[in-house]
Amino acid sequence: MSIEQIRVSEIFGPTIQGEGALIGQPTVFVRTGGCDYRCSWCDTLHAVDSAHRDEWCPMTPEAILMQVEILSGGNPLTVSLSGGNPAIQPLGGLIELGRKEGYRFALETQGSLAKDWFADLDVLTLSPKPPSSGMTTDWQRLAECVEAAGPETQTVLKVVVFDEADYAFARDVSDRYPHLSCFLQPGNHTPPAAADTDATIDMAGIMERMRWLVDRVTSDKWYAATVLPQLHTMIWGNLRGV
Ligand SMILES: C[S@@+](CC[C@H](N)C(=O)[O-])C[C@H]1O[C@@H](n2cnc3c(N)ncnc32)[C@H](O)[C@@H]1O
Ligand SMILES: Nc1nc2[nH]cc(C(=O)O)c2c(=O)[nH]1
Ligand code: SF4
Ligand SMILES: [Mg+2]
Repeated sequence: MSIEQIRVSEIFGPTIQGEGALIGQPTVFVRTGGCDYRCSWCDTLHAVDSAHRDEWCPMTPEAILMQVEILSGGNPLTVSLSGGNPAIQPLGGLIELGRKEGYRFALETQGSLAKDWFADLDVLTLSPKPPSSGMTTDWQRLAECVEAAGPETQTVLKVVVFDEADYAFARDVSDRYPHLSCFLQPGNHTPPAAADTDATIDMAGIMERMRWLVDRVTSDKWYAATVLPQLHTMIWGNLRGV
């Protein structure tokens, strides 16, 4: 694989961004393959589990942009870069190329790896992982991500919350970065297995967690927080590629 090739798990859309700062906005997803984390409840294992690496295609920025242009009918929109951890991939060239054509770029990462090209993004969503994930946040690395994005990129925090310990973690992250908007999303305790493209989801259970989370935030008077569901799961459940 040449240095400029990007490992792609899937490209799909247009759909709506289902999470966080751009919720509801039309977008095309470019999902890269490979992740340095193994969250216990990851909902995107087909882009994480190396058993699926044969399904990940090395693509040039030009080939990816061509696919995005076909899907969007040549009308520029926001491209959402996700994964896996997209920060592992050399995405700077794709962002530069796409921006010349009028596309905007948003990226979701856990904040374990900073890249210079974060400064060329329109939106950087940092989603450090709470205790329930089984992962440990390297605060220095997270700080490097915020630093790399700089003042031109809109950087936001998004924390998945399953329980009280996760909620305390979210408050800690937000306290460290009071100038960044903080989005809280209830965890999906029924994520699909890597090979499953449309697994059953316990939406009633997730909504119960969502009600608890709203209660938790309001009883704490944490009025700077924004609580949002994963909108795409409310519409399509665990269906892949939407
Ligand atoms: C699949 S990850 C990919 C990007 C990157 N690796 C990250 O974790 O930010 C995209 C978003 O989905 C969230 N997510 C993953 N599994 C989830 C689950 N079971 N319930 C709720 N959110 C989940 C992650 O926390 C992250 O905010
Ligand atoms: N519609 C939609 N919104 C999303 N927001 C974050 C997603 C992700 O898997 O990274 C995602 C996704 O897979 N689909
Ligand atoms: S960091 Fe993101 S993609 Fe990687 S395992 Fe965790 S939720 Fe999944
Ligand atoms: Mg997802």
